[in-house]
Amino acid sequence: MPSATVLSRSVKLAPGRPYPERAEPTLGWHDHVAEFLWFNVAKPLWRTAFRPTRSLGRVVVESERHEAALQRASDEELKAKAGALRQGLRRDGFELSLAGETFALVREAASRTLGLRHFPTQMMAGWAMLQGRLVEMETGEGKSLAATLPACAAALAGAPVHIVTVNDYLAKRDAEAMKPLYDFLGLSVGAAVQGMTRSEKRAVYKKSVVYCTNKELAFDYLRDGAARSGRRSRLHLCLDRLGGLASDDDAPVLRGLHFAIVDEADSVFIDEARTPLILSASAGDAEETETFRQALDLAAGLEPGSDFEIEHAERYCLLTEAGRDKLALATRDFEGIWQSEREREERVIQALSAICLFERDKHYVVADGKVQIVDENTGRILPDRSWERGLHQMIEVKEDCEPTQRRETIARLTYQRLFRRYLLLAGITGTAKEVAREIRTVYGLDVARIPLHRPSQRRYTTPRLCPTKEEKWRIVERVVKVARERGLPVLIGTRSVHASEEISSLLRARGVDHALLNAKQDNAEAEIVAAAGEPGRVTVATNMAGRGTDIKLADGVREVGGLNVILTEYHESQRIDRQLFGRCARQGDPGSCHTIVSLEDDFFLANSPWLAAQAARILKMDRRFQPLALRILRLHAQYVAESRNSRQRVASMRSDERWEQILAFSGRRE
Ligand SMILES: Nc1ncnc2c1ncn2[C@@H]1O[C@H](COP(=O)(O)OP(=O)(O)OP(=O)(O)O)[C@@H](O)[C@H]1O
Repeated sequence: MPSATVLSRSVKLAPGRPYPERAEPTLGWHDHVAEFLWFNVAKPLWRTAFRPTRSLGRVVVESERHEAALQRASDEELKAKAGALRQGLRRDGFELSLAGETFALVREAASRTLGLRHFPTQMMAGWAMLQGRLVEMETGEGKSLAATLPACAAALAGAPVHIVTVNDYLAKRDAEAMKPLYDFLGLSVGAAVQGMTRSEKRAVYKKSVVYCTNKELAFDYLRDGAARSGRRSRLHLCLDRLGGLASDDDAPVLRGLHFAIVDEADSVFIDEARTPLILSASAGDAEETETFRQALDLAAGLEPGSDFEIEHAERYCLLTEAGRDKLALATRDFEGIWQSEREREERVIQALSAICLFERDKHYVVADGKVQIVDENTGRILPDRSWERGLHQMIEVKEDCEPTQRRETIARLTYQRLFRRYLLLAGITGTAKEVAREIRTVYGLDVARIPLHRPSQRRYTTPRLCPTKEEKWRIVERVVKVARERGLPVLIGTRSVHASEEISSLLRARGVDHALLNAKQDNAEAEIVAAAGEPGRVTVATNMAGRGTDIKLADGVREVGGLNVILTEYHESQRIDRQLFGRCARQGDPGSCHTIVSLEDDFFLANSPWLAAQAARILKMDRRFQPLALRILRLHAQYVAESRNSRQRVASMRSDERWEQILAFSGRRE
């Protein structure tokens, strides 16, 4: 339980509650009016009058007052100081002078244990997070280290801290890397990752600071909710908390939702927010599997255009009148669901989607006889995730895999609703400006932009738009060749497993030695990333080498120009493109970014087919229009994709609310 004073500065605590979390805000029209006034009137005025960056700098001034004394102190004296600060923080909360002193202590401890001294910019970021804000800090400026400042301050104050990141690799990496610092300050740290049992998880969540992924955290919270619905009494929960029922598998694993620091916050708050998290139980049977097979056969007999239409961007298929008649005729002698018009059409539409909209090595991979979904934003496999309402089983049957049982929803939750329940919420990312407004509206977080620690030396070459994919890969090869001749490492970013394999086989055919990192081969991730900064090294990767990946430059590489990053296809949002470029030119190092895309890229074809066709005509006439055509095409396609994603987020949240009403009605909530 955190000290009430600490968190109550910004949030309402319900003292004595065994599983603290915030009641959900319900937004009314007056909130939207306030929102509008804040963004359009108050915030610009406030920015001009008070220069917020300067006010964040006050914590640096505060901490510098303690610097010299702390540097002279022995390790024992510093540990004793941590003990004294615990008392102060519990009593007075995160007050500027106390926070300054705590940050100075953490900085000194980090420099002794990790050999890293927090930069002033990292202190400013830490202070903003402690005030419950979303920090925008350029890629490579050291967000992992910056997050230790608010984490240590809150943990010293007695609040359990969750540092949330986007994948298990980052959670484990950061927990291990920062462990010496937390140990020094008398704080415990752990990583809650996939594959742990509930009792292992419970042991980890007892630590002062826990690194975890958003997905693990959300499912742990959902399971806690399902377990809590059976044991709602306060006495039960108090016993759980005291460890009385700790061996019971139903006892909650979390200690409540106190303070979360969400790393790569735009990815978690925005990109991941489209997909609700669903806790489910088996529901299908063998007979049902047979209907999937029949549906695929029936779908294969339908003609695109005349019998059905495909909407690639919105990802749905629609039967035409002719298609519906054809289907009714074909299933005349069938039994069971085939006699119901609604069920028959629903099943065949699903089969059409499985055939036409979901591609192997793009949307999913088949490994160990299983269909595994690939996250388009991170390039990683999403283990344990499945598509809803039998679509997953349909794809399994299409791929000749043993179909898993269809599952039925027991509880569901969106990230929007999970994170709004934290008593104190903060975030950090390199790319927030595009989504600042939505994050403010949904999560109530203001964005604080932190200046660069050192001036950037990132160089952008003129983007290239090629008429065909073939030409695109030819140019990519040429850029790789030139970079290798100069002894520069190259990172080639692709959007799908399939594309990464395409360029990899081309490079192999030309005898270019390279490493390949994608969802199919993620075992060697750490080694591939560790070697990616060596002279002349070529790494082909999906977005797995995007967010969070820290490529360290080998000796001598900095002097010749740093890492070269090649973007070979635009992503649905500019933020993800920026994240890829953020792998080079970190911490003031040099580095170059190349954009080489083609009019045949799936991204343009799905989101802006008409404009792509016009651009192709114009380029045939005059190649000088290339930069303008590319700019318009990119803006339009990303706008279309972002608008669609935004609609999906709203729909997901609405249906989450509807679900909660249904579950609440039947006595079950997450
Ligand atoms: N205060 C510091 N002094 C020296 N090196 C630092 C400091 N802070 C961070 N670094 C180094 O900077 C590099 C980048 O750090 P990190 O990966 O945390 O950046 P990031 O901002 O999270 O990047 P991304 O946005 O790509 O996730 C790491 O190699 C880290 O060790």
